[in-house]
Amino acid sequence: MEETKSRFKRICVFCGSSSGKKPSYQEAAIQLGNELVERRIDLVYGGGSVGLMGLVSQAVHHGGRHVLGVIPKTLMPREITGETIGEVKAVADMHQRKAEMARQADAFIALPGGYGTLEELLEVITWAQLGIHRKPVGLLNVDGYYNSLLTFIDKAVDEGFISPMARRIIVSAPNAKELVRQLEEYEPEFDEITSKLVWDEVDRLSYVPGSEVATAT
Ligand SMILES: C/C(=C\CNc1ncnc2c1ncn2[C@@H]1O[C@H](COP(=O)(O)O)[C@@H](O)[C@H]1O)CO
Repeated sequence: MEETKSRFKRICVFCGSSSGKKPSYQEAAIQLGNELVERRIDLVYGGGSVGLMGLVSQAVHHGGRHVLGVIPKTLMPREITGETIGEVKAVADMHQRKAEMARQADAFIALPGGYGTLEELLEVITWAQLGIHRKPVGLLNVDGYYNSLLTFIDKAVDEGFISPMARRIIVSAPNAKELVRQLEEYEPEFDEITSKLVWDEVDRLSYVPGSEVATAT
């Protein structure tokens, strides 16, 4: 396999803990894993081997790249997550998992998934909007799976709830190659204010004006 250089060292992938009904979802997870390998990008994900999570992590691991699974202690029993490959980092809860995955990654990609995937995706989009990070966010719109979400978001723009600039945080493409190509070219429009607004280790949104630290709990 020919290797391509990337600006990203590690990408966080959000995806279904189920495999979905169409083979194209499973194929897309494997293709995304292979694309990361081709570009020498490591993976951080929610750990475990269930559903699309298992397929993408196995493709990256078998391709020789590093896989970091971040698992809340409560999900660690094998009957819940399956066997995790690569490095496993145990965290206290779901909130710490998202914060840790976000910290470890240079970009985010969502494959098809359910509530968990949507929640993770919308959170990193919101964090980008707030200027907590400037990392690209990609939506792998396999077989138009996310068309209705994108239509809804466009409606929210039309109705004045999402700004056109915030709409442009989301980069979407129908296949992994095209999506990663677009993410490589993405330039954030939002100012980085991470020095003032950070998602800290203890999972609280903290505002840091100057040397003073005020933490909202
Ligand atoms: C159904 C249950 C556990 C399934 N096992 C999971 N193991 C690890 N991570 C999980 C699991 N289920 C959800 N997640 C997280 O949410 C995302 C996928 O959720 P979706 O609803 O399937 O889209 C995934 O990225 C993980 O972070 C509990 O009985």
